[in-house]
Amino acid sequence: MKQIPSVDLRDFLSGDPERKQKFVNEIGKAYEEIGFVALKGHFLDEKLVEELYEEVKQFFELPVATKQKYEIPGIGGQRGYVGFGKETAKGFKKGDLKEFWHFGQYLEEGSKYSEVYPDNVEVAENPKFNTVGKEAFKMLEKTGIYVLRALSLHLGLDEFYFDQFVGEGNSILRPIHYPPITSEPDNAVRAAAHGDINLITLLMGAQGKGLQVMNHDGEWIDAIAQPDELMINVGDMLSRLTNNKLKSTIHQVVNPPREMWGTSRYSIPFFMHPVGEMPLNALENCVDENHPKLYEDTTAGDFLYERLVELGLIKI
Ligand SMILES: O=C(O)CCC(=O)C(=O)O
Ligand SMILES: [Fe+2]
Repeated sequence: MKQIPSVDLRDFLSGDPERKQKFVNEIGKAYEEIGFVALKGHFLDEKLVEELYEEVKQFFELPVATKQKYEIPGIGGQRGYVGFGKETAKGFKKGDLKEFWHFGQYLEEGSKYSEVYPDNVEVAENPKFNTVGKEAFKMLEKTGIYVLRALSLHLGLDEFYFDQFVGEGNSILRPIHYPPITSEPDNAVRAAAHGDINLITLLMGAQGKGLQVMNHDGEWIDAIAQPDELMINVGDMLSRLTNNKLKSTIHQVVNPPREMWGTSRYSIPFFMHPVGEMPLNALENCVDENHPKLYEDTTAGDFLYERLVELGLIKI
């Protein structure tokens, strides 16, 4: 496969059983083969995306000292600001050439997870950043819930299987800034090759070139979504749950050619996580003689902790 398949969520939502099944088949096939799709017809409208990019740019243009006020110790970078070079992809020594922000789950009052998740951090200098971030979080989460419903059907589960785990899930929206490159990067890249930790990742289009996905033949292919599309990929949690039936595909963000070093890159992935108690034990119908169990049983919470240590975001 040399290209990422494109699917349309409106097929799933159409109320027409044939169109719905077509969507389930298309996304199921894409996730068994390459682990990525470009999705149209989602809930994030163009104006909101534009506003979010604008706010995100303004935030990263704030003085470093201001941004550092929002770097919260002791929470593994799960909310607020994480400074340049602090995250290192699993298995790499050099930190990625990026800084980022995390918006986390918006809980209803009285939710038991308010004791568990760190509070969201508000940027005082830029109130609209907070509200637009929240709105985008909600729309991406809504889109992700439908994608997971389609995957449930593909996996032979109840359509609403994932709803119980993701409704108050530990999801994060991560605006990333890759600053201009000022000197020879010395082996470091904007984002070194990695699989995402979570269930699925929804990545806004319009981020330009740079993202590459490894196909079955070990070739890097460019992943470019149209402005109205979201790139949605399988993360390691979903791959574990399905005993690698659905593929969490390795991807990276390469440095631009030298003549483009002077430009920043921005991108805004939404990492959809379940609640920490969700078991990631392989589903029964994904294990048989020809597909022996590949991973140890674990929970989403334990798996996340392990990975945040590997990324250097939790120091032990
Ligand atoms: O910047 C991008 O396009 C993708 C970033 C990414 O893969 C990640 O943050 O996990
Ligand atoms: Fe990623």
